[in-house]
Amino acid sequence: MTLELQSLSLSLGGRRLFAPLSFTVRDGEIVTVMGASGSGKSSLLDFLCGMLDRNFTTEGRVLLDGADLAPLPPERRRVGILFQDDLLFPHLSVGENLAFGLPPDLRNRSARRAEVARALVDAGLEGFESRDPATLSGGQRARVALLRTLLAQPRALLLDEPFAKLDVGLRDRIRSFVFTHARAKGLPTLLVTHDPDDARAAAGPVVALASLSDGNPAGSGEPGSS
Ligand SMILES: Nc1ncnc2c1ncn2[C@@H]1O[C@H](COP(=O)(O)OP(=O)(O)OP(=O)(O)O)[C@@H](O)[C@H]1O
Repeated sequence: MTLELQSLSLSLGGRRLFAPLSFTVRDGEIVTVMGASGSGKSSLLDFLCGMLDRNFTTEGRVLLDGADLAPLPPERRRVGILFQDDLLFPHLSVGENLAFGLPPDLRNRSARRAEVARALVDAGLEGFESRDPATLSGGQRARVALLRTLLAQPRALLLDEPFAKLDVGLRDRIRSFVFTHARAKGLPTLLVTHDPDDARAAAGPVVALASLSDGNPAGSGEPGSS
């Protein structure tokens, strides 16, 4: 799977956020997107997964595995996203939260249970099915949130500062957990972060978004080296 941005620009309310972006994210590759606050990083990810809810227009194209993404409704894009405040449903158990991520075509109950159990073992959370999310640590919650995203079998992964609120020690562990899974599944991954350590760990190209609203039109839109 590859994610390809071709001269993509995004305007909100008629105002263009950043200079046109052209780059390709290959399977298992993590491209880091950095830029000033307000330069449009989150809006870019929201657009890619079909969740941008503001009045926007775009130019250029986004191809996922060679096919134009724009005409697809969010549920058919199969682009997974993970946020800084990834909330688990508080009224559901950990297992039910994870089952929520499973593709609807996996109807068989025991197959669903087995998938959830396998994912939990994989994350070092064996037997956590019936736990209340409120009883989990921040790191455990972060892992469950990633598992839920991955169980939906995304074709690409978008990470919107998912480590920003974690304590430093935990951040390294969760980051490596997320990156290892993204690479193992061969997902093209876009990481939005302000943290240079994240970019270093991603070990891929870095794209700098320059905010046009700051009167700085110099966004290269091309990946540089990390
Ligand atoms: N809810 C909103 N309604 C209208 N405009 C918004 C809204 N949220 C953001 N914007 C506008 O969209 C622009 C891009 O915001 P976005 O959140 O994508 O930037 P960002 O680069 O992710 O910023 P940050 O690093 O602070 O998270 C902002 O400059 C702001 O003007």
